[in-house]
Amino acid sequence: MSLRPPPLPKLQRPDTGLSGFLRVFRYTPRALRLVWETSPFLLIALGLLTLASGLLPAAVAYVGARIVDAVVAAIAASKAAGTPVYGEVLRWVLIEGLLVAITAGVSRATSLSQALLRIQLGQRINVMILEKALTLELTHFEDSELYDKLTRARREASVRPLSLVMRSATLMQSAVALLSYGALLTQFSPWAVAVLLLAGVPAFIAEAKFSGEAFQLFRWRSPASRMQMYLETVIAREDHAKEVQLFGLGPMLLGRYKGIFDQLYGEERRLVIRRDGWGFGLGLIGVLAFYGAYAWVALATIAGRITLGAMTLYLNVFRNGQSAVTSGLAAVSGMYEDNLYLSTLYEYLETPVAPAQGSATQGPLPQDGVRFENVAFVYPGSREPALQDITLHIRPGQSLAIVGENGAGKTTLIKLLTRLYTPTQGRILLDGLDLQDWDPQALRARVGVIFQDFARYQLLVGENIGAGDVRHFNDEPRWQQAAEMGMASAFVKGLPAQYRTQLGKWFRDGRELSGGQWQKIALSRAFMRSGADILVLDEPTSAMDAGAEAEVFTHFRQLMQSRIAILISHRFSTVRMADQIVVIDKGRIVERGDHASLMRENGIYAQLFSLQARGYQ
Ligand SMILES: Nc1ncnc2c1ncn2[C@@H]1O[C@H](COP(=O)(O)OP(=O)(O)OP(=O)(O)O)[C@@H](O)[C@H]1O
Repeated sequence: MSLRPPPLPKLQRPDTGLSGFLRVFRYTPRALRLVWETSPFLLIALGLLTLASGLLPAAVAYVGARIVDAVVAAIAASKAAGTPVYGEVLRWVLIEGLLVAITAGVSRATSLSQALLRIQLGQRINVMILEKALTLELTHFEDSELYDKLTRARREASVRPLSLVMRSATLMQSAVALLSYGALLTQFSPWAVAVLLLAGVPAFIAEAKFSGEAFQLFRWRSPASRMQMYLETVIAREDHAKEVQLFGLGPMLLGRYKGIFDQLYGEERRLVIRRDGWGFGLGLIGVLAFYGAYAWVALATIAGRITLGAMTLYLNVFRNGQSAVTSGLAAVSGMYEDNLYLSTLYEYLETPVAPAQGSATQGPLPQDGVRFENVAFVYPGSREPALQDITLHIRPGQSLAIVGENGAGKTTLIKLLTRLYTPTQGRILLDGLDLQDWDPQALRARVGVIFQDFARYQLLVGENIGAGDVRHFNDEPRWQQAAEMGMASAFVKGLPAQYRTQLGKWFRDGRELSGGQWQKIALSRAFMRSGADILVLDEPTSAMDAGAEAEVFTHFRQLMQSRIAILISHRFSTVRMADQIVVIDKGRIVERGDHASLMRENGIYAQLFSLQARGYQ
């Protein structure tokens, strides 16, 4: 038994050139627009607060210097007067106290606005991601790359626009602070300003480089992380718990989960060590610059070029200026990182979807029914056709049964008829009009379908039935009618809250149904489409007992008088009732006719029928 997950592909190193670096910033305007559209008020408030928090520290430093100078002057004045003279000291202390209180208020207001914006923006981006998911086709959902994008976007990208705004704000704040510090420091020496700015650059370059690598790592590990998420689901969710326990799969699955971690950890560790190692080394340049400036300012004070107050001011300004440079440059490299992650969101949101579909709500030959003309279909990524040379005609009032081995192509045929996929060759017509030209809504209203892997929604019983026709999702009388036809009403009446009983175990008081009961719910769901004139049932009764099945088909036949009924079944007792039966083998129709003619033909159908009939004797 292998606990090791399959090996991962090699990690690609990112392109670290300047043009690559700058190109990454292309998402910034879009993200800022998104934030603006989410809440202009909060964004403006953040802008103003940022400006204020950029200016306040320099003001505090300036007032601090005035206090020192005022104290020195007051000491001299007191000595001369022989009595304490306080001069302007207390006034400056009061002003500094006020400024510090305002700084605290501004910082609170900033984090408050950020928190509110983060909540609103998170919701907005999640809705955008889900809205896009609603426009995707079935093929997209079967594409693992799309899943990767979707997972990455949901995991990371939803917090990035706000982070981008916050970092832009930090950048702005640092720039304003630097300007004000710079203005103060040039009075000492413009060279000091140059030292201040240059000392932060090496650390910045390293940080940007490592952000790129971290993103590449995130992308690279995303299929493996998705597998980990999947394993978490399998190990810790009720629908898998039964098999996981009985087959003793737990340790194997957990082993795999750990194995993936081991594979990922090596690369993560390498990056973190390099990132922090370089960060420390290059950070030392900043320390060196500060103490160089310290010595310089101290010597200038001793030489009497500047006052003691000015010395504290310049040292303060230099120290704060350094942290402004560091945080400004960190904001730029953070913005770079945010943009990288945003690329996953926009890549996902820009997934191309099929161009606008048809708009017809009626066909030219209303009594023509359904026609398949030379239809072939190959699943994306597959080489073998799942269906080929399919030619069929079903008129209103007729029933068609499709039989064939597992994997023969029966369900695929239904997926094409319901336009979940488009034929790779040939065409399908309804009322004489190609399905592609039909308005998707009008087409869906015409077809009621229930697949063998129907969804089991953890919603109310009635809603599970109502899902069959969203216009009547909450319509209890319609649920009841549909449940009568789908044979569900008898057992639903026995449930604690009848149609309002919660199904599934994820929610309070949720009830679980048996396989056959679920199938009755699904069947009722198909009967919700009372306006549909094509009803397709893909193995609808496989889990039902024989009595229920016979009754379902009596209902079905009564209902179908002038409609088209298409049925996939492995039970020949049901199949034999159909007007037309087609046998599909390896994607092709190999026999067709009614029960009697197919029996006379003595081919596959006759053999399978006799085999099953013998089983019942
Ligand atoms: N989404 C898919 N992507 C790729 N191949 C698929 C997909 N669904 C089905 N196939 C392949 O297409 C072929 C036909 O599958 P289909 O589901 O139509 O068979 P079926 O006749 O309905 O089988 P069963 O009786 O087991 O339900 C199979 O070989 C299957 O592996």
